[in-house]
Amino acid sequence: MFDAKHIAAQFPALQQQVNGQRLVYLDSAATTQKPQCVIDALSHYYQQQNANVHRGSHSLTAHATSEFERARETVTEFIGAQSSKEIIWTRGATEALNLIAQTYARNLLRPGDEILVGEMEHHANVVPWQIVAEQTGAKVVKIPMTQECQFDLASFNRLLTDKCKIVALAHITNVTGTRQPVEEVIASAHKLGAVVVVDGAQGIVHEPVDVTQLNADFYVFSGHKLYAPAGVGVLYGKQALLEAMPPWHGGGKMVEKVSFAGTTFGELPGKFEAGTPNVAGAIALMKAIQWYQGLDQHALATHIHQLVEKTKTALEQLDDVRILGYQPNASVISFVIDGVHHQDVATLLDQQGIAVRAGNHCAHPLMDALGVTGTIRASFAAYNTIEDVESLVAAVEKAVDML
Ligand SMILES: Cc1ncc(COP(=O)(O)O)c(CN[C@@H](CS)C(=O)O)c1O
Repeated sequence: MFDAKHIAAQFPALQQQVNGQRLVYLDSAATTQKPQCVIDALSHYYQQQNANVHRGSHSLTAHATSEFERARETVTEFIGAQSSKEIIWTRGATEALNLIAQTYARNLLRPGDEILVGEMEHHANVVPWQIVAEQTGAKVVKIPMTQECQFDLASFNRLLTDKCKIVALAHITNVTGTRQPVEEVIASAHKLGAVVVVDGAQGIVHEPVDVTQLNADFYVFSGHKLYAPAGVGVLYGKQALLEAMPPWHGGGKMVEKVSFAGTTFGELPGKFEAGTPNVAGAIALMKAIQWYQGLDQHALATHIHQLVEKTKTALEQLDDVRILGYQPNASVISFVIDGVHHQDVATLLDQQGIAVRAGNHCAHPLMDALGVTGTIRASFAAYNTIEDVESLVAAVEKAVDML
């Protein structure tokens, strides 16, 4: 039995009222709330440890640098990377995906090459590939989804030819929570010499990740979806790929020697970390990972899946409510109320203290495929309870009656 109420009590943001009602936070796929221990790690850093890292010659900077690199080691172990050199700090998944597109892909792609991208992808895993395709004369090819909002593996294998150099897909998608077949995609792509970029923004927080076992070439995620602050994220890349890539941004730390006659670049991971990094964010992400690893992962997953299942069963009883792309064992559920704009529903829910997301969820192609302009999405995390489900369903029922 997963004690979500005990978990929720660790989250200061969840103790507040919104519009005079208990906050029911069901938007964790957008960003999770933060446990007190993570908040404390941030404030402790700025109260006691703050210094720039890898620069300077005093005790504070030495300590801050060792904590910063300990955070990198923590991420290395958390995702099963072979070396901490394969862990690049970014602002988040979006920046990591753009970094890969503008270094690995831009350096590799030639006219006529193809980048295969899933139809359900978040814009962060579509637009960077469109930009680099425009820059290089390559082509982005859509991998269609099935009617059941699953990754269409048969179509993928048909589209996969030796023209394909890169495949980009989410581990878990953000609108329907579809767990995509990354293992099969990686095996097929590698047979043709293509690399696979896995967008782990949702996956990292809903199942154990072992990038070595997965054999992913790149895996990206954001700290803020993993109970850590916004502004810190991770790009994992196989060391051989990262070594061969040109740098992303120029500046301090990423160089070996700068002269106007020419500049040589630093080693991994610094080559991709120009400028002063988000030291506090990295240290807080370390704390978030340590906190998260303290949870019973099986019990947590079972708990979240039960909450989503109960939500589905209850919403299905309501007139005009249509659930879209439901996936067993997902952490999110998306639905519409026929004849009512999704934003109006979210506003009514908000007036009852219930925080969900409405709109296209940065997934226009998926909305087009579903034939809607947007959905209402409820997304669940470790702190959500059955009472949250009951509050959501009662509020949706009220919205159906009112609108
Ligand atoms: C699958 C997937 N891929 C990339 C991103 C971007 O993450 P950033 O931390 O913003 O860089 C997200 C973020 N999805 C949020 C905000 S749009 C959502 O409400 O669904 C995502 O879900």
